[in-house]
Amino acid sequence: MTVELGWIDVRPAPAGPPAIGTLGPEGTSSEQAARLLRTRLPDGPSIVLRTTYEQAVEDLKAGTVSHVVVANAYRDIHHFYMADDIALADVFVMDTPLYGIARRADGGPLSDRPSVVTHPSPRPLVAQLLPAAYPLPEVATADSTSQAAQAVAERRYDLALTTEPAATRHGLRFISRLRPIRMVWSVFIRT
Ligand SMILES: O=C(O)C(=O)Cc1ccccc1
Repeated sequence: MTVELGWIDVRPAPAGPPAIGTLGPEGTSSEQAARLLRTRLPDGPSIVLRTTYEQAVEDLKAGTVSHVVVANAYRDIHHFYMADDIALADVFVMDTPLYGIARRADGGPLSDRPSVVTHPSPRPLVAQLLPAAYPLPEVATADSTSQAAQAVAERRYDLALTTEPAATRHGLRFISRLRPIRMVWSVFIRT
């Protein structure tokens, strides 16, 4: 369930048909944020899911999307705030889908020292959510929470920190408790 907690418009939407870019593939928190932004824009804009936020911002600069949604917990968001050819248009607060640590539903017994993969931003949740029975692992990184789920489905890692939609999509089962991340989301437009 998407929980929308507040919205600040700091710039009017640009003229022309809107399209929203963000981090994909399907199942990311960013996709849910883009879906929420879509409800605020006219004409039922399309959502373009890219491998990185940087690629989505390149699309914005090239004019193939009109808006890009970025999680404020993204470490490299400062580049987008500092760029002089794009600008902040809106800020909203939305809880992400539920996050947890998931394994392949059809896998055999889990190793005593399972490998874990995550997007870098929610990485602190690995130590918070990993059941105490497992030692703190070395953590590999993926381009998104959905990519992390896919990497586990493809047997490249044992466990993914991922969202409920991504786990469902990739046939994973949670072994931890689940929690949302209360997040500020930034919406950028071209200037
Ligand atoms: O949108 C996602 O699902 C991501 O992988 C990026 C992310 C996740 C959690 C916090 C910040 C960014």
